[in-house]
Amino acid sequence: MRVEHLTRRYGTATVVDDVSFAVGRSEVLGLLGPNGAGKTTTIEILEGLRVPTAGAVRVLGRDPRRGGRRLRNEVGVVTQAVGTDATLTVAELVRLHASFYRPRRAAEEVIREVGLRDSAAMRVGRLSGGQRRRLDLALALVGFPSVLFLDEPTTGLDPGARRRTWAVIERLRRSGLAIVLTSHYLDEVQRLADRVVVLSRGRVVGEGPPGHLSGPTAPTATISFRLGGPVDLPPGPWESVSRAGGILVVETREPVEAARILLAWAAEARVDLDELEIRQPSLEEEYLRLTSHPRQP
Ligand SMILES: Nc1ncnc2c1ncn2[C@@H]1O[C@H](COP(=O)(O)OP(=O)(O)OP(=O)(O)O)[C@@H](O)[C@H]1O
Repeated sequence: MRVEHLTRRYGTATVVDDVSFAVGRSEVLGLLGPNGAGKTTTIEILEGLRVPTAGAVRVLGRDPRRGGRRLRNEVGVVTQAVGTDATLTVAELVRLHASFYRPRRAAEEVIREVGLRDSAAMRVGRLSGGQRRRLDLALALVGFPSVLFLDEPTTGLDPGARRRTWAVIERLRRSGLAIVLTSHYLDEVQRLADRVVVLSRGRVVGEGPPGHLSGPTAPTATISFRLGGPVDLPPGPWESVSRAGGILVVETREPVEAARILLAWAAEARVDLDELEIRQPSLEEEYLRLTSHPRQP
């Protein structure tokens, strides 16, 4: 999938503004951003449901609006709250969807894959919210997709079911799918995504692997250790130095250099670095940093 200088305007509002990224085979791209950032618009353009104002998108080398039946067969979509006939059973609905595809996967195999085997005979209207999300995933998988769009795939799932869905997504990635994942659960994105694109007000404000997102300001790592008594730190690339209880907390944008200086200083000054911890920012911290300082248009 390729998105090049994509722009979408509604009247005078630019809701997607010069966005570019690519997603390859066996790759999960996390598309993040606050409400209204332009994620759904971008994805719906990739799905061929909306038209770009400027720029271009390609899915499996084709324009999604002109790819026709062949392209639709290769694209799986898990959106929120798809309306269906609630009186059908899980197995009937998956078989019905499978009938639209050629080649297609066996309904039973897909139902097993998403962990719904015990509910195959249950009517769709009686499923719990979490079972419904897993059914949505099954419906996206019946047609052997090469590309998969996952919009909030684990909303409403209990922790065990979330992990089972993560395992399914990891298997799909290993089998060669290109996957775009949107989720407000940043632990999920940190766990699953190879790369992340953060949108804010329609623009890309950060991108890269989770833990190493580029952006207008470099991420801040934290080094902390327990203090025996008062200390004088040597000069170093510290952004800030603070105390919380008996713990000294140093923030730095150069964790390797900072750690080297601290260790040399501690050895010379005979300071025990008890409970020493060096922590890279979590995806959540990176996300908040990037989206609370959006680049002005
Ligand atoms: N058909 C439309 N006409 C006018 N404005 C629209 C239309 N569709 C979307 N927008 C606006 O475009 C902006 C981006 O919306 P979009 O749904 O892409 O955001 P999002 O990142 O998916 O948000 P969320 O996390 O809430 O789903 C919003 O301000 C929205 O109001």
